[in-house]
Amino acid sequence: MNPDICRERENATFNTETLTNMLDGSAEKTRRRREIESLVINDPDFQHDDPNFMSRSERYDAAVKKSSQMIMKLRDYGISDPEEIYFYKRTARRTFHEAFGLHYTMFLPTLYSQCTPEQQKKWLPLAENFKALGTYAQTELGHGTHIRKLETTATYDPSTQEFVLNCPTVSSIKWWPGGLGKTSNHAIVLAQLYTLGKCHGLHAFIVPIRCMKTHQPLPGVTVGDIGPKFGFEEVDNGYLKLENVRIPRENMLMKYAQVEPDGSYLKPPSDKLTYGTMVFIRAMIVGESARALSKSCTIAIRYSAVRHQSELRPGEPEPQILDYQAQQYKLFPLLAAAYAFTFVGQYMSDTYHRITGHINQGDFSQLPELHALAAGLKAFTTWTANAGIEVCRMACGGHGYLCCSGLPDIYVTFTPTCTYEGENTVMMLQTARFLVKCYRQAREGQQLSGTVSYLNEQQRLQPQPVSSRPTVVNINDLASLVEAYKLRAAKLVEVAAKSLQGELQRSISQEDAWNNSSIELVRASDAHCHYVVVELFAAKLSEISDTAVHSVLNTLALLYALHGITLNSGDFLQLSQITQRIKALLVEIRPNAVALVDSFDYNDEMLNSVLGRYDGNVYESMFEWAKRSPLNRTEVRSFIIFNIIQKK
Ligand SMILES: CCCCC/C=C/C(=O)SCCNC(=O)CCNC(=O)[C@H](O)C(C)(C)COP(=O)(O)OP(=O)(O)OC[C@H]1O[C@@H](n2cnc3c(N)ncnc32)[C@H](O)[C@@H]1OP(=O)(O)O
Ligand SMILES: Cc1cc2nc3c(=O)[nH]c(=O)nc-3n(C[C@H](O)[C@H](O)[C@H](O)COP(=O)(O)OP(=O)(O)OC[C@H]3O[C@@H](n4cnc5c(N)ncnc54)[C@H](O)[C@@H]3O)c2cc1C
Repeated sequence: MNPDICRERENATFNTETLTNMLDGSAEKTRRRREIESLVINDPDFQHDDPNFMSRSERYDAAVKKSSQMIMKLRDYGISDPEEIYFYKRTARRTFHEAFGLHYTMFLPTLYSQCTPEQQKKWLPLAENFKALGTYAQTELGHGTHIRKLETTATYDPSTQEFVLNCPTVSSIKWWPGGLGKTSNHAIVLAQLYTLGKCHGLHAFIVPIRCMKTHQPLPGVTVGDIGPKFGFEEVDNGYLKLENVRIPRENMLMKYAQVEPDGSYLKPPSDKLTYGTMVFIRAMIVGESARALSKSCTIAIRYSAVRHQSELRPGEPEPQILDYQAQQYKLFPLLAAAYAFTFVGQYMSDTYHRITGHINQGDFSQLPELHALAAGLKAFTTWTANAGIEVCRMACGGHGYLCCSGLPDIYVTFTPTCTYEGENTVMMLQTARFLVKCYRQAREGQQLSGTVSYLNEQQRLQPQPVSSRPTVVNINDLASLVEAYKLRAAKLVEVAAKSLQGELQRSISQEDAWNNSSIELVRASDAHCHYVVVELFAAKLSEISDTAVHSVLNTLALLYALHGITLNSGDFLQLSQITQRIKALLVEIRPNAVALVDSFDYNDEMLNSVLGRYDGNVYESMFEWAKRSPLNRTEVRSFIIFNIIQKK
């Protein structure tokens, strides 16, 4: 064990196990999670070659093998609780992506949420037993965001009681779905529904695309892999062209909207229910932001504790790079954000399940807030985590650029979360749409509840606009900082609403007014989400009874809130003491930095980083890893070089 990292752990002011238990939910939950992780880590079937030294095809084959083994073993162990399955699978995956990822994350959830009971009876046994392997095919070459313009059609033929599916143009070819290229034999296809000559908009259909016996593409189906990407090498994101593919009427997902045998159409209670799977994944991505950032911080902070470089004072030994204030300023606000997003991820998951419970009972009243919250927090947390991972990589200097640091893989895997499941700017604009609506309702005297209840205050404080209210912040008091964030959000929502109003008064159209105000609208959403994150971090503190853990998390929460103010200082009244206070917080966090990342409890197998190893023995492992590079298998690799040298 590296002596520097041992000393860091001895000097921590709190018990890492207590904090880990809190993050897991309880000591028993930590025990069980670790037990499940060790099932994978000690299983010889899950020891594999380093994917960095494999070709794309080898990686795909290995991912398929791994996914199939996971299915068998989960059955053998009798693990059926969704949270426990998630622990098992994320440990087994490590640096591999799951070949059947979309089957679990989108195909099955869509069947659970959008099938009628009869449809569930037919499809769930097939899907849960992996006879029907599925994906979610929505995006087309021509459209990802503006799904109302998707061109794939499903036309009902009453004479045979079938839908006929077609991708009539090049731009309508389905493009991107994970697992579509080679793995899936079914796809949930989002298509424009036509019946009795009328288009009823987008609906979801279960489309068999490959033979369940031979795995050959079915007649009318052209399907394949879209080629190498920035990351996700082992995933076969695919294309799909459908030409007169016929499916039975019962293959339309009919929990909400229905087509009768004679072709008559029954409307759903809300036309946004077809988009339910996207809301679910957006809500879950918030927790993934926390995981990607906490992993990156674990690597960068552990490595910064064992890396020595430069001189602080002439003649003295080189310090740990974690002692440089600049290094702390890069990493500790990200560490604070990783904790904040962990709590926000838990909240988002709970909120999703609570509100969908109401939706299942026929109460759709909270759907707009759920959509706005999931869209905004997905965008806010992924943007921060995405930028943060890259900061962590650069904070490791040259070694951060090596694949064995683990950071390049975390980055390329995480960065598409800013794009998929709703491009981030577009998602922020969706949240803004909700906020402006709420602002107008509050001005009309309606009482708002939930995360937007702060907009009620503008009514109470009329005629003084929120923008002219002074911001007096006690920088040592989290409650006061929450108020400052609340006021900033209220102010920026007001600015956006007034910009829209101003544009409309110039008598341009609603749509142009919206486009001309989109900078203000995105800023309003960003401020709203930032407020929600600070508020939830503060709320979490009130649940913590252990004083040492409370104290260290309070320091992180203050740093998160104050650092956010310095990044957006124009929106807050300038407070000259904030930078000084931030510097003091960095000093306070410094003795606990390693213990705080230890509390995330990533074991070495899952972290898969030579720089972030628990024992801190980074240089020995880097050398061992380099020796395994395929280029090192022979002493002379290229005979071209050999010939050049010989000629000399
Ligand atoms: C590990 C996981 C791997 C994941 C792999 C990736 C998978 C994928 O990427 S799957 C494809 C994901 N695609 C998207 O996310 C597409 C993004 N686009 C959209 O979601 C929508 O088209 C839109 C939200 C950008 C706009 O929809 P549109 O129909 O044009 O709606 P309007 O802007 O006119 O709004 C109408 C109305 O509906 C509300 N609304 C929109 N979406 C939802 C929703 N999901 N749930 C509930 N409500 C929604 C919107 O707020 C408007 O409300 P009102 O203001 O009351 O009219
Ligand atoms: C790794 C990966 C996996 C994926 N997996 C799947 C999958 O399994 N299934 C599936 O169906 N799809 C999948 N997708 C597709 C993904 O959902 C889309 O790429 C995503 O929704 C964005 O759409 P787009 O590519 O059309 O971007 P575009 O909408 O073309 O975005 C391009 C730019 O235009 C801007 N823009 C667009 N509209 C507006 C607007 N209204 N206002 C302001 N700015 C705007 C955006 O902000 C962005 O800057 C995947 C994508 C990736 C990268």
